[in-house]
Amino acid sequence: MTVSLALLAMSHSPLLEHAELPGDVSAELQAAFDTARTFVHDFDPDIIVNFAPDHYNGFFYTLMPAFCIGYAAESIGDYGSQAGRLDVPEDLARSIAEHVLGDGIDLTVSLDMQVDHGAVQPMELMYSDIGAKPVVPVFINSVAPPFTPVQRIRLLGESIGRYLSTMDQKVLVISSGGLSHDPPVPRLATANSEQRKALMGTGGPISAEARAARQQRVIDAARDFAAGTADIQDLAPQWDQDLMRILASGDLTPLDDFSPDEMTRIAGNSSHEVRTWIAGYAAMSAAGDYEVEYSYYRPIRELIAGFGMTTVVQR
Ligand SMILES: O=C(O)CCC(=O)/C=C/C=C(\O)C(=O)O
Ligand SMILES: [Fe+2]
Repeated sequence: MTVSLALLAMSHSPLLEHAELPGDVSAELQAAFDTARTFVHDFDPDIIVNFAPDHYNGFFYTLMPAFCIGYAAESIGDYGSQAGRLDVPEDLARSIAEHVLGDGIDLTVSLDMQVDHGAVQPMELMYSDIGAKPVVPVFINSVAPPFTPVQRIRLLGESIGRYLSTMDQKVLVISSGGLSHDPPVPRLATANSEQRKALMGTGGPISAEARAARQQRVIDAARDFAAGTADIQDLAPQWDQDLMRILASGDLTPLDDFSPDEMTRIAGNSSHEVRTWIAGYAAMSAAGDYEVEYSYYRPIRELIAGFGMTTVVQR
């Protein structure tokens, strides 16, 4: 059987539609999106497997799994992202879950996963519609410590990749997140009592006003970060590019030594979103040799992001 797997790994940013980028940077970024779009449409997948984090919109500290597969999912529509149900093939999601658990990886499942911009932004950029293709959503905790060791993410990705290799369909893996960045997402370690409730998901449904205020805080932080006055951690372009080199090398085992504390220290509290890239590349590695066909990187302060994008094919 011919394995037909491809990967699009890309940063996301809630600020894409809310920040003004210098003209040349904006043009370069749009060209990168165009390249990715051409790649995705030329590949024309039957199914998408989407590795993504969540930003306390679907997963909370009442019960925070390291990773979770959705048998059904709904986008909540934050930051102007498209709201609504994803077209999740339940039988396939269940079958992947059973395979991964059989491999000894303690994947959790959700029969009604709530996802945010972090999950749907690549789909929207590629297809202008989150329902355009059947998608199996895989949440990877990337903002809520404590984090499972990076090695577990590699093993999760490899297990899913082994399953996908047995399918007689074209599968596009999407990894959404990263790279170095430290946007103002509330943290348990520094939360006041109200924020603590929000992180636990016990504060009741969030009002439109509270949602707008929460988003405005991030938009203001990005403006200040670009102006050099924000009190958030700087981007780490060297770390980002070293990571992208390891991912492209085909040998992901050096990543097993990455410690979450070191990642936070060097690359910021949201740098753990690179777990989605690690899972995606690991899935590719399980299906055989791969090569990075296209690679883009630029630290973009207006987006509070070491912004990266790669397209990856089987060799
Ligand atoms: O204010 C909150 O609770 C959430 C803030 C938020 O959603 C920030 C998201 C940032 C990213 O997704 C990112 O830069 O990767
Ligand atoms: Fe994010």
